[in-house]
Amino acid sequence: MITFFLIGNIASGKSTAARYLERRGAMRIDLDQLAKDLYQPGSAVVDAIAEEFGWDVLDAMGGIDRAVLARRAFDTPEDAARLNAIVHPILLEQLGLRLLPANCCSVMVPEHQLAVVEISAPAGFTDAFALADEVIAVTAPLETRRLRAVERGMDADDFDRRAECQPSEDDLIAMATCVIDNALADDSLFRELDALVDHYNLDLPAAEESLHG
Ligand SMILES: CC(C)(COP(=O)(O)OP(=O)(O)OC[C@H]1O[C@@H](n2cnc3c(N)ncnc32)[C@H](O)[C@@H]1O)[C@@H](O)C(=O)NCCC(=O)NCCS
Ligand SMILES: Nc1ncnc2c1ncn2[C@@H]1O[C@H](COP(=O)(O)OP(=O)(O)OP(=O)(O)O)[C@@H](O)[C@H]1O
Repeated sequence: MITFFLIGNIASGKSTAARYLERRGAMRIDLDQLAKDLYQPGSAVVDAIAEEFGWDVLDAMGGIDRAVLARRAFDTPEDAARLNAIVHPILLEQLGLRLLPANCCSVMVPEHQLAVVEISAPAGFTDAFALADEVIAVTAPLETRRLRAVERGMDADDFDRRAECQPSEDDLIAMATCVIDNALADDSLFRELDALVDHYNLDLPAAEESLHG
């Protein structure tokens, strides 16, 4: 199985890229989603977050109120680092648990030829980069990303706070083995992904229509 990690700052197009490869048959892992799945009421991680950020980050059911936590955790990069220190070690372990069996146990008849992992806060996951055949940075200018985020309903201030907690585009590119420029509103993102699939001689079906949805 070939593994692509997709890294990129907020609204760069990671999910669009991952969904496209999923439509071509890839196994998709989204660390944003894995984090949400961790936030079960009464779990140790929820308790640790509440201890760190205040018990009012919990909702009525005892789970995480994501909007409240987002305001606290993306207030400054230092606050984001406090959340990352709690959540990232667990996510790193979960990522290994998902990727290693998929690699080791399906050598004879691989269920998936390709795995794609979306990583929106990559600095905490460099230890796992050895599991990837390619670390692909998806990039677009900050203004383009802000417009796209606002268009899909995100508050511009929320966007700016999160962007402040993320690496510079140069630092992101330095972590990657290849870069896809997703500035243009055309099909170039998908064509570059197709080229990578071809480079690894993966025999995947074509995707249905490639829409940025
Ligand atoms: C604070 C939380 C609850 C807010 O939830 P919300 O539904 O509003 O956002 P969601 O998780 O869907 O993330 C949306 C985007 O915010 C940005 N973002 C999320 N976490 C982080 C982070 N730790 N550092 C910087 N940016 C982040 C990313 O661009 C991400 O794609 C949530 O983001 C969270 O738990 N973050 C910590 C877990 C984490 O680091 N996830 C990313 C793993 S790579
Ligand atoms: N090339 C493109 N042209 C126009 N719109 C695009 C393009 N690529 C992505 N988008 C749109 O931009 C928005 C952000 O894209 P996407 O959700 O894929 O980014 P992301 O990196 O996964 O974001 P996040 O960091 O929030 O997880 C989406 O609404 C998506 O449809």
